Amino acid sequence: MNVSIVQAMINSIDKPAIFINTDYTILAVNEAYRDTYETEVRVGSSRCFEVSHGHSSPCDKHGEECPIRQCVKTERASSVIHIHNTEQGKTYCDIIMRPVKDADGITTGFLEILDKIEFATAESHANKMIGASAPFKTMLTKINRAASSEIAVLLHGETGTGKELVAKALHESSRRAEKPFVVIECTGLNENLFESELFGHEKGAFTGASYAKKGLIEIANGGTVFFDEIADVPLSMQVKLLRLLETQCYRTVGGIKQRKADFRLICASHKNLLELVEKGEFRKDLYYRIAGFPITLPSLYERAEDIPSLALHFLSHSELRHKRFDKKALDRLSEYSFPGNIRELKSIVEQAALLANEDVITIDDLPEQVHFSNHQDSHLKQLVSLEEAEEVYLRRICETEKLPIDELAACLGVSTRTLYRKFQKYELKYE
Ligand SMILES: Nc1ncnc2c1ncn2[C@@H]1O[C@H](COP(=O)(O)OP(=O)(O)OP(=O)(O)O)[C@@H](O)[C@H]1O
Repeated sequence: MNVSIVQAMINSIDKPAIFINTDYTILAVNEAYRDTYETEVRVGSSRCFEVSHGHSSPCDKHGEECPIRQCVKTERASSVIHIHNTEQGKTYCDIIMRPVKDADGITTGFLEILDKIEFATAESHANKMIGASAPFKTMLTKINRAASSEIAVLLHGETGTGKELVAKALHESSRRAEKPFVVIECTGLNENLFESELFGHEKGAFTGASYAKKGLIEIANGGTVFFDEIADVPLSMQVKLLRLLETQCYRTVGGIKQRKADFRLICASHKNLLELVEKGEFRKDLYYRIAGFPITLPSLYERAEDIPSLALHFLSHSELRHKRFDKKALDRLSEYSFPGNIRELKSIVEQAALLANEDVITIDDLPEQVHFSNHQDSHLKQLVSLEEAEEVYLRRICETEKLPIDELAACLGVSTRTLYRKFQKYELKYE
């Protein structure tokens, strides 16, 4: 193998890159790679895991997946998310590893290219996404790949899972980062308001339009538009939105001139849009236009392993950052199901820190819902009267459900009046 040609190839890659032989030894390295790590790279003797992790043996001996092993197994390129020791501390890296073969088809080495992920971290850091669990890493890979493209991204996840944070991360890692990031909250916008908010209006366009107003699409020019709760866009407006997305053109309310729109589209929904399409409540054509690259955000329950680090992160960024959790309190938090996801965890941490009389936050300082949830689960594991079970069930509904009361009553198979009576009986409040 001609090493100087390999080195020239590596130099031409604009991301950190190395060429390694089958024994993990680095045979060629570019400047971007050298600049990434504190550890000096000695061509011909440094091994990749020594530089990136400070390990003395391959990553799979330390509980991480080794992309080289995967390449050898499949004879194809592989990718993995690793945490590397870089100049900026522990940093997430999206690694692509490609086997390089000689004329006889024998693998002689591997090309490794990395992408540093600036918007996430496994350690506490303001304004970054925190996590280290497998579902979190899977989501990171998708966000990182989508960020470098112009594809329309659809974020799906329960309330409080971080959809807006992910949308911002996508924008800030894209080529549009220097331009505006505009959020359009679709819930509660009626048809007229939606159109004038989105497209702007001319002076005198309707009663009360005493001055011309720029629309959000114009304000976002060159940047990203984030449609939050896209499922709530009225059906009649969906067709106008589709036209805007297809033609990239629009008119202000009361205006005649066609205007050109230039924005990257990100949408989010906690509802399952495909189900709404089935029911005829969301246009199929609009769905396929906005769901170019769907990303599902895991609930906190699915990534319970991240609860302690998130709790410590929120505590260290709160007013009471000098306080600390005792182990039992952290364990109890990890057992709780968090229907409100990360937003609920943040609020629970802040409440517990305030409630703690001492500098150590104990189990007794955790708010009621955390105790109740555990008590409730153990309660239902024993034999209890149907009346008691009903009370426990209705209490949980009051904490987690958001359906209008008549829809809820229909789901439970009782009349709205009966449901009200039951809430009264158990002194429950449904809001
Ligand atoms: N991975 C994370 N690391 C740290 N903080 C996070 C993470 N994900 C979300 N948060 C925080 O959790 C809170 C809720 O996040 P966000 O508002 O983005 O959720 P959402 O899914 O958009 O909620 P909703 O559907 O109710 O609008 C915010 O304070 C956000 O900063």
